[in-house]
Amino acid sequence: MQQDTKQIPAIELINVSRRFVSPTGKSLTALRDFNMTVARGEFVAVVGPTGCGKSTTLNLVTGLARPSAGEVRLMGGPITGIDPRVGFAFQTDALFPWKNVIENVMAGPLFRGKSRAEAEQSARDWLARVGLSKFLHHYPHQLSGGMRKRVSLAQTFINEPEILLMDEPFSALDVQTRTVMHEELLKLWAERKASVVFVTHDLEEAVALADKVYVLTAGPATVKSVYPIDLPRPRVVSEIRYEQSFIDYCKTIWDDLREEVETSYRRASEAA
Ligand SMILES: Nc1ncnc2c1ncn2[C@@H]1O[C@H](COP(=O)(O)OP(=O)(O)OP(=O)(O)O)[C@@H](O)[C@H]1O
Repeated sequence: MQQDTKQIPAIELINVSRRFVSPTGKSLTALRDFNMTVARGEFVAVVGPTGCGKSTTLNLVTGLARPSAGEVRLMGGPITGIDPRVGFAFQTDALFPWKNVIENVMAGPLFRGKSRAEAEQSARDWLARVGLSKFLHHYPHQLSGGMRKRVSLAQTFINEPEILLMDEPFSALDVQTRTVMHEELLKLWAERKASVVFVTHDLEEAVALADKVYVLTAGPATVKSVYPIDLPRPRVVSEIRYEQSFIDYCKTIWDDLREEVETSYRRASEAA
């Protein structure tokens, strides 16, 4: 019997290990026996001590890196290279400094073969959704950090990714702007329902945004615990943090994460 395609997970990492060889020939295991399943439309956040292997996990899903052992599957199939169904958002945005806002957002659809008129219309729509209709002809250096992030989100979402990989996308922003961006992201995600993997150092950010929080061990990273976050949606990020259930989730997960953070610090100080 054929499986309903909606039941097939968007992302699966099955017993994945990833080893690196340093220039001196020393082997380093970044991920070990790593298992993660992200359902269609699910928002997963990944937290763990610094340097444990969070970005390495995302790199495996991008297809830029291959597992040393185990298997990574996208929509039920193997990864064969950069996949057009996958979108990215990283800490540093990828805006072209010589293009204005609308040209930056049009670049993706044009690259994918859309006509100029179609790309421009779609870019206008997406920039309206992120509140930048009045800034179409500004250049990146003329925008605030938050506005650049909004352009970045429009640039990512215009390609209608089915899978969205985000590596600390808002960590460089001030606290207020971050909260606004959290709201923007959840709004866009609710409309498109992409499957998201969101890597962050900020546990509160993880709990506020995600359906599930994965806690990783101090390197080599493996999954220590998975916490389903049963907070109702739509979530108002600026208010949710005052709710008792939110505080309880943060406290429980932090108790778990803290052990790994302490292990990581201890190892770093022993190595120093
Ligand atoms: N290309 C590479 N070659 C060698 N070692 C690497 C490479 N990429 C990552 N590593 C090592 O793998 C480990 C995990 O790195 P990774 O960047 O995935 O951690 P992270 O959890 O994302 O870190 P951070 O929290 O600081 O962002 C680190 O020890 C890092 O030095």
